Amino acid sequence: MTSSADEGQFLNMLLKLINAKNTMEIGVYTGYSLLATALALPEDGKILAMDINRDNYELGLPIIEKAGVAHKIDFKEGPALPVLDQMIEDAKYHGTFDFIFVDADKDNYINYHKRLIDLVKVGGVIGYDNTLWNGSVVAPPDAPMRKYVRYYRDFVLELNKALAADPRIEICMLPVGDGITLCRRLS
Ligand SMILES: C[S@@+](CC[C@H](N)C(=O)[O-])C[C@H]1O[C@@H](n2cnc3c(N)ncnc32)[C@H](O)[C@@H]1O
Repeated sequence: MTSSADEGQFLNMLLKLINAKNTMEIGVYTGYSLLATALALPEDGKILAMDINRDNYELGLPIIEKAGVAHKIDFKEGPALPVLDQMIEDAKYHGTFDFIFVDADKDNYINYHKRLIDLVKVGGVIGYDNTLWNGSVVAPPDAPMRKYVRYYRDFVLELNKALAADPRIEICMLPVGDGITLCRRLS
């Protein structure tokens, strides 16, 4: 479930290039992309990290601690959507995130986008992971696919179409890892 090494390296470089300081990650698992993010942020950088499973986060936590970057992480256990809903209700969070990485339940990406677009700052970036979804997004519908790939394929296709048509962002879809779509907020 972890992101690939090239994606970790890419995220790390991207965050440095955009001078990211205040970030969010939805979908932590054992913390590979979280570590890549934490290493890229300045000493006073912050990551709001959310996952429904704390055990997996704690499995990787000793490595994050060894790297000396655990103090940048605020981990919240539970589904991300209610947390986003709370933040949306409080204007102080609007337009405050430099970077948001989404790597969780694909069937909720559209719901995340509806909220994240207000939380990311103008000029900030949202990265949606797995937008190539094992290459299935360009495969004919009747091509053989694993069951879970077929199940989420329509959600990823719907997201890709919605992002391409969203006038509030400009996008760049990179074939890094399983595909990552970067969305830069325009207005
Ligand atoms: C692909 S893994 C994340 C991998 C991680 N970003 C990395 O690079 O190592 C997806 C994670 O999303 C989490 N997840 C699934 N549904 C979620 C939800 N509704 N809210 C928050 N996290 C969720 C899962 O528990 C799982 O750990």
